[in-house]
Amino acid sequence: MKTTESESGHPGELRHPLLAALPDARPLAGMSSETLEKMGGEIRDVLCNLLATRTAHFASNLGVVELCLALHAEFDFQHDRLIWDTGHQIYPHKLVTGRYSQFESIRTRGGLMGYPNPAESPYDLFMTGHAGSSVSTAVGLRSGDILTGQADRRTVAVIGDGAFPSGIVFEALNNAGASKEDLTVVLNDNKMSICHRTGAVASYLDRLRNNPFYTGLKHEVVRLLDHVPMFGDPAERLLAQMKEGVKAGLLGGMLFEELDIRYIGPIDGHNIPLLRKYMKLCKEIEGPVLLHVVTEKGHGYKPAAEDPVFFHTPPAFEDRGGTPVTRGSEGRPPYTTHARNAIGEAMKRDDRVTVITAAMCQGNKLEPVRERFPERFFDVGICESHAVAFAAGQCKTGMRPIVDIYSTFLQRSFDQIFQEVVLQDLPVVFMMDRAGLTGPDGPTHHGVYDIGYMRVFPNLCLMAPGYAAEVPMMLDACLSHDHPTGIRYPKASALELDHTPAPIVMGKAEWIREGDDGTIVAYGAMLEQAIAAAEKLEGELSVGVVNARFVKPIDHEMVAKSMADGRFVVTLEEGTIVGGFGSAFLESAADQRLDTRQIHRLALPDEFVEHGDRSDLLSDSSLSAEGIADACRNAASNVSVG
Ligand SMILES: Cc1ncc(C[n+]2csc(CCOP(=O)(O)OP(=O)(O)O)c2C)c(N)n1
Ligand SMILES: CC(=O)[C@@H](O)[C@H](O)COP(=O)(O)O
Ligand SMILES: [Mg+2]
Repeated sequence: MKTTESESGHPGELRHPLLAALPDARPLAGMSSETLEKMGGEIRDVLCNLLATRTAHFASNLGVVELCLALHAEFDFQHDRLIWDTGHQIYPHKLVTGRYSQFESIRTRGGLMGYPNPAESPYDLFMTGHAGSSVSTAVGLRSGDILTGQADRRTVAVIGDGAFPSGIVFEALNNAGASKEDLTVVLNDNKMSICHRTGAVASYLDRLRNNPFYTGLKHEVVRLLDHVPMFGDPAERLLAQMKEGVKAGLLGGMLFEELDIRYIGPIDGHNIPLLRKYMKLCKEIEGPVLLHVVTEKGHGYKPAAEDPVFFHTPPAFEDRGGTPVTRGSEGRPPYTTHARNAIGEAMKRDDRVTVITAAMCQGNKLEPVRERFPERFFDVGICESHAVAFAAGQCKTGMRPIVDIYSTFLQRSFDQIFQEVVLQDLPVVFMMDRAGLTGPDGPTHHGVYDIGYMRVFPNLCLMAPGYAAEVPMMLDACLSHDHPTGIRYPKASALELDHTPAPIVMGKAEWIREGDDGTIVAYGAMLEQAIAAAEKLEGELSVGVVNARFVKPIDHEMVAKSMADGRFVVTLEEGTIVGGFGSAFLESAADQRLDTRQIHRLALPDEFVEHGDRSDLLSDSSLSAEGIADACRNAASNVSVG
């Protein structure tokens, strides 16, 4: 992608002169709408160029170009406070806040993050990637600014309609309305989450979009009502109430007005002068205000506007005369595909089985399941806590719900996993997709804590497939197990092992190969790297490989057997070293009074892993065949010395 150079090799300032000349966002305040609109065209050109080179968030960013320009024209966010909810739509913001020249590095290791990053710019206040928390942090910022004598700093949160139904948002609105402190919440309503939005809030927003205000009829209708003659009799009170009721209905936004949050809108989110006009109004209004803007996801690139689901994070594509042409995806299917197929087969065999996603139907690849079993497919929106408690309720009636939520997003449901599922010992199945390093999304999305945060719970049986064939076998075992269960798997293609799988027995590992000098015990998809490392060591060290399969309960016999005769053990997992599989292995060895000095844990470090290509990030932590082989060599030399 050539932001800093045009295709003909000219410097970026020829291709994007306005962006290239911006030191930061301050000059926008003095720009005319025409100039801002030209800058919007440059931003869209940069976005389209980016997508020729790599997967990135596309439609969401196209949809907020004008909104971003109007915000930075009306507020000085070097002084004022701005939080973009979720943060996947941050690219225009980054382009106008001094990062145009670095932009081609976005989502690559060592380059710009694809989400807000305070380390990059004072314009980015929080590193985010999980939806829904912007209004809360904005309310907190406002509160702190008042307490620290900085009340002149205005606070703005921009939140999408998909993020808006998250429970935490209503916790924040509850607080904001009561506090009566100044705050602007911009609701960016593009009718889309990643997939089409779901839920009653979505229907409410649809009604608001049809509000006369948006169609320009409101003033006339309200004016007419004000001319309705009033009489001095009891009927007057009724009529007055009716009149207010009708106005309130037309005014819309009663959900917010009743919380003492002024509602303005809906307005056209692609009309810069209109946006600036109403942002000025928001600045004048005392107390919290919600500005409802209507945008089009994918605006400005027709294929994306027509298919915002595909273009949410499309694969790299080349635009050939307005037609996007993607490079075919070849190779082994990912674990997610095997999981989706296993879910579909289970639902076909057993009417009790349901599947619940939290607005990630596309990411979980569940579209075929949604079409085939519409009555047993549930997309509850970005409401993970609700998803788990909802599953518990279903389970209580005898259904067998599968909660299909990314490892990192499932963190939001921790208390419901505890109280509504494991404490009740209900047989809910958690399928934790994206468990491990997710690559370009970075630390907000890496699913590296689920081994630790899940295995602390009693009753829960936790497992991870080491190769494709195990996925359906594990799901079937879970659905036959009358207690809570969890299966984790990464955003990676699944190993297709030429091997007859041992039957799944809860708590039992599977030996892949024996070794006289040591054993690599791999939990989950790291099995592939373990086998490659053992093969690499042939002729040098005789190393066995165990497919651990379970972290809870861990196979205590396997622990003892793998350490027998003083052999070294290297444990392997795609998760943090703190409290993970290696810790469970150590605990088992210690409980069996074995010599834990024989054990070497390979895992991700106790630090946040940045964004980048997954295989590069794994190698950085020695979670590659070469790194594992080196760990075995070191372990062997330690054991022989020991
Ligand atoms: C807690 C959480 N759950 C799920 C996601 C995955 N996710 C990222 S963006 C998105 C849709 C957001 O929709 P919206 O807020 O309307 O933004 P838009 O893409 O439409 O601009 C989802 C579900 C997430 N980032 N955080
Ligand atoms: C912003 C967000 O959270 C999602 O768009 C996420 O990036 C999707 O991840 P996958 O591409 O791995 O489904
Ligand atoms: Mg949306």
